[in-house]
Amino acid sequence: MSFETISVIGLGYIGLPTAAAFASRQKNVIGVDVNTHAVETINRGAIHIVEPDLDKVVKQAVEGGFLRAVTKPEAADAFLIAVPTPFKGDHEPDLAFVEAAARSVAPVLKKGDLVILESTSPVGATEQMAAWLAEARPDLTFPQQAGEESDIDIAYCPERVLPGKVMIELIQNDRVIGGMTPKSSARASELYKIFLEGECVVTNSRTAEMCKLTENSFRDVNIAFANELSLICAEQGINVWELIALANRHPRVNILQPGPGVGGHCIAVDPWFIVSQNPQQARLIHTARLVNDGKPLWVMDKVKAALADCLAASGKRAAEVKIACFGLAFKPDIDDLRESPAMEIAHMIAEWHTGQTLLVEPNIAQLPKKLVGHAELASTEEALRQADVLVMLVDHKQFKAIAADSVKQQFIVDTKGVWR
Ligand SMILES: NC(=O)c1ccc[n+]([C@@H]2O[C@H](COP(=O)([O-])OP(=O)(O)OC[C@H]3O[C@@H](n4cnc5c(N)ncnc54)[C@H](O)[C@@H]3O)[C@@H](O)[C@H]2O)c1
Ligand SMILES: CC(=O)N[C@@H]1[C@@H](OP(=O)(O)OP(=O)(O)OC[C@H]2O[C@@H](n3ccc(=O)[nH]c3=O)[C@H](O)[C@@H]2O)O[C@H](CO)[C@@H](O)[C@@H]1O
Repeated sequence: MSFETISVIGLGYIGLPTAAAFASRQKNVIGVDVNTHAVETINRGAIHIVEPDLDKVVKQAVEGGFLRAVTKPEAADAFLIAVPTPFKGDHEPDLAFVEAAARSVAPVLKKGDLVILESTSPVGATEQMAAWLAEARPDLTFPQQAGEESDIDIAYCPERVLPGKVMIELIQNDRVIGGMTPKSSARASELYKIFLEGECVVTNSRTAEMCKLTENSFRDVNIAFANELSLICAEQGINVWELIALANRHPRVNILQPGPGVGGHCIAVDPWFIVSQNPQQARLIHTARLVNDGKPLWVMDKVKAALADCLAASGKRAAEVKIACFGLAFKPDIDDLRESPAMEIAHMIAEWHTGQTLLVEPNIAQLPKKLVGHAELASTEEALRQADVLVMLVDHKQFKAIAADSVKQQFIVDTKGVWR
């Protein structure tokens, strides 16, 4: 059966680009989100999130009549669920949004529909989603009971786009297709081929779930290795940036870069899903999480030590000393401050320091609410002119372009090796 109408549930960083990609291929797309602000914004042809080039595609899709947003699911031939999957309690996966989305779709399902879970999920979540759907629709059959013959096909197809490059990677990346049955995989592949230039690689739903978690855990473990090296090098008086550049000259060594910690919405979250389900086995993955999550406090200790050195050398009181933080975003050259270790460190400094804290973030125009009253935004030039202690937190291109001779300060904590 072909896909005349496609519905995407959850119109955030993943769902909206996906909906827009189908609409750009002239498919009739119904986007569903419980957030009325998102729905109204999209229906005006605008976007409520920041992602390069997404605005143009959404505008064209809405103006062309191919994309409309609603707050409650309507009938469609395929449903893609891209709602949040945060953790709760002691880092356990929280499937409440997936359950709510599945239960909201259940009443409009009809024989022949395809349901795809895209949200990053623990192993078994797709089978759980099928069970919720089956419970809500006893009049239909689902893969778990009916296998290939089921009325509804179900697959897990994770998303692996890089924030900042979503509109390119969404189309070009290979896609893992984890059908609950071979027929589900075949239909999901047919659906993505509407816009996908990459390959559809077929497996089962549990392997596809684990594949997504594996990709982000691999990166987390590798960043933890670099962060651990930075701690060791600080003890040994070795420049970690030089060390990594030298070690990477080996043909089979490729160490990532240390930093202030790991941020964003995926790498600091997804490995916990593996740890939570396999606490006995996932020792390395667990330790990597702890190493990366511990980095902001380690940086804070370095800032305290730099301030102490500055006070000793200058004879000033702490209240007379200005500390400047360079960067707040969770990674370079973006404006996303959510789950950012740089924000966490800037906040700790601003709350603890009795003198002025200056924040330089070229990608934002307003001080984040959390920091109002504790710190102030400054330009790179102002910060370099006024501050006594410099803390480099994000290697934005503007900071990498600062001329070495314009940095006169002696007291520097450089978490990104910009001023190595
Ligand atoms: N952002 C990324 O870079 C990225 C990359 C790969 C995978 N993922 C995964 O994709 C999933 C979605 O992430 P995101 O970044 O798009 O999240 P997001 O918060 O940007 O968007 C999720 C949207 O879902 C909506 N929503 C919540 N419950 C709903 C419901 N019951 N019905 C309809 N809409 C509902 C929210 O209002 C929100 O607009 C997560 O599992 C995430 O881990 C994210
Ligand atoms: C496996 C992978 O690549 N997954 C990507 C990742 O996207 P992301 O934007 O979250 O990933 P990163 O760019 O790695 O940043 C994460 C944090 O790590 C810090 N970092 C990075 C490199 C380094 O050498 N040293 C560091 O310290 C950086 O500053 C930032 O805080 O997850 C998405 C959602 O699942 C995926 O879709 C997307 O493919």
